Amino acid sequence: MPITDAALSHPGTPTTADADARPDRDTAEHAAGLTALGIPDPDSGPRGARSSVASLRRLYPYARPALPALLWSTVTAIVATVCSLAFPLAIQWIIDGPITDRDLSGLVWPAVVLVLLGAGEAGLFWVRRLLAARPSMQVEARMREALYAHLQRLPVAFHDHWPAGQLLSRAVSDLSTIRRFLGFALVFLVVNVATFVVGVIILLSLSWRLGLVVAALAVPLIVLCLRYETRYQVLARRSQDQVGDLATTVEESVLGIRILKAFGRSRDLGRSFLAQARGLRDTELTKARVISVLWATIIALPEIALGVVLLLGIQEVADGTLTAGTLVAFFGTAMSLRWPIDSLGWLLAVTNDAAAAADRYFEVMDVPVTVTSPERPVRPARREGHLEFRDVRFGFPDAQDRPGRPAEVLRGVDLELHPGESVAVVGATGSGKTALTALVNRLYDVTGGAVVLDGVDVRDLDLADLRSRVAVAFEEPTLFSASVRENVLLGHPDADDDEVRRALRVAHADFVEDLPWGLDTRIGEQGLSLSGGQRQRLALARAVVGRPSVLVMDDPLSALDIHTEAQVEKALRSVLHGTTALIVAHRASTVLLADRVALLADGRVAAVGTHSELLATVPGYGDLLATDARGGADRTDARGGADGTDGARAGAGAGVDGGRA
Ligand SMILES: Nc1ncnc2c1ncn2[C@@H]1O[C@H](COP(=O)(O)OP(=O)(O)OP(=O)(O)O)[C@@H](O)[C@H]1O
Repeated sequence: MPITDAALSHPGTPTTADADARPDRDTAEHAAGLTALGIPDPDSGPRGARSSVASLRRLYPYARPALPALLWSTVTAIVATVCSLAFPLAIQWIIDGPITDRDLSGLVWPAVVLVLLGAGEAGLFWVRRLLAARPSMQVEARMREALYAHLQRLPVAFHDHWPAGQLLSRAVSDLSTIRRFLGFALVFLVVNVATFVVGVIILLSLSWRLGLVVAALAVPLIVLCLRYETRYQVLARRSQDQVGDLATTVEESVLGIRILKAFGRSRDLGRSFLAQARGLRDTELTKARVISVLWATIIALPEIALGVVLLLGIQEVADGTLTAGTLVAFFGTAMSLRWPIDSLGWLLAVTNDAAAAADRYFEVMDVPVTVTSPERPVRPARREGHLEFRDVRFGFPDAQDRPGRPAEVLRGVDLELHPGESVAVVGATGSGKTALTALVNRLYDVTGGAVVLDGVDVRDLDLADLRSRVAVAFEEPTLFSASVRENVLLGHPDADDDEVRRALRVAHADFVEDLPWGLDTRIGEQGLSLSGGQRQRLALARAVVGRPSVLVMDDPLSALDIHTEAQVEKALRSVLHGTTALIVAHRASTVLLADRVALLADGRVAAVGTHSELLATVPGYGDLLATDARGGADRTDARGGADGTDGARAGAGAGVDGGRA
């Protein structure tokens, strides 16, 4: 069925209603860059209309191992239902036999049969649940694992555009919906249709004329269900997207709780949360209204049919063309068909919910993993950390063709880092320094030119090998809610405690010794139980623990106080000796860690040289650097030489500028 509301599948819209107001032109331009990478544009709505059956068919590869158990579960449920359908026939046997003949001894066998049928039905339902529960849970777990693994492999560009809440709701609530469908709705859809068919055959055999009245019910039921599916599927999709939006808001407000409190904005966010929650409630209420109309009609139809059958049946008994026992059996059987028919509305709702959930799941799973290892990775002849940027061009996927924004952040960067050399990258805010660092270990791939490590294009290297050789420390240190040791070991899982301690020493993270359980101390989510400087130092330890041949640091010391920064720098110098390092720097003190400086401007390397050379030859270079009260002089001394005047100039530059440009 076509999904008509284009905004419904938008995973990133704050509210579904907002999506409707989005200008088309902007949406199309935004989509262009993303689709180039195969990333579905979060603003573009569903990709092609799909019927529920087509959506659910895509679950087959995951559900296949569970199908035998689900099939047995269905067979068990059908046998249980046949037991229940046999009840009225046993009663017919009693009425038309022992009761009509006034033969009480003849009641024994029918009574035994009735007890056996009841016990059999109950036992079989128990077996059915056992058979269905485990495999459907396994399907859910398998799909969740696949989603998680896929999310890990997807390029960073994908994560730039998909809000965490949308991914969370897919991984949790959508997969539970699919499990409920497989373990219950699917089984009962089959069982109920089978029950209806078997029941109608029994009814026709009891009285073909009365049976036809009940069989005719199928026509309005099918028409009703088809009409209802179209509307309900749109609502199901909208509600699931709204759950995702809501999860995003909760996630952001929890992570940003300090900012919200500090600016007194909790109430504002609370209001927007309430608006989203109301939107979800309204959708759920509309869903409930649609279901209630369907359900009421579905319940009314059999009642009307039973009324007609009763009138005709009494007439036939009066005429002597039907026995009383047969009429009772007919009614008993027809009544047994009520639940299979009545439950149809609810089962269809679960089915449509599952179809929408499957669509949402595959929207993510269909995104191609564009940053991958080559089929035949090249093994570099030498592994010394010789890094080159050769005419490197790069544009963020969503920035392509956007009015007012250059498509490319980097427009032909040429830079060479000799083994063991450290180069600081300096440039104005937004000049692409972070983008440049992200290309080395392929967080993004270049859009032109090449990044070459030890003579091999990084795209031709084994990805895991590349990432084990290139370590990164970002300005924003992300730590996980795990122990200090586990956080540091992320940089090199095989490192032993001595190596972890060495890395902590280099990063001057000796505060770890004072934590209650040392290396085993668990740090809070995102390392929030630590200060900013402490988190940066742990992130730095994580970067240096594996003694990488290339170290990429994006302003990794920005949160440190002057004193600690000086100590970390001193320790870092010993690490940088022999390690190729690319260091994004905003401060003169960080620049002085490096052997050379590359000035990034207009998407290119505008100048390369020592700090002193650039200060002397490039106007405005000093203004790009902030410095501290010590000026650069102390550091230049530490580097032992010609930089003495440079530090003073860097300090002067910052003095004019008031800090970072
Ligand atoms: N994920 C992204 N998607 C689209 N555009 C981005 C993304 N990240 C950064 N940009 C844009 O790309 C440009 C370069 O960003 P980048 O972060 O590389 O600059 P930078 O030189 O490191 O800046 P700063 O010194 O402020 O850290 C900026 O205009 C920025 O707005």
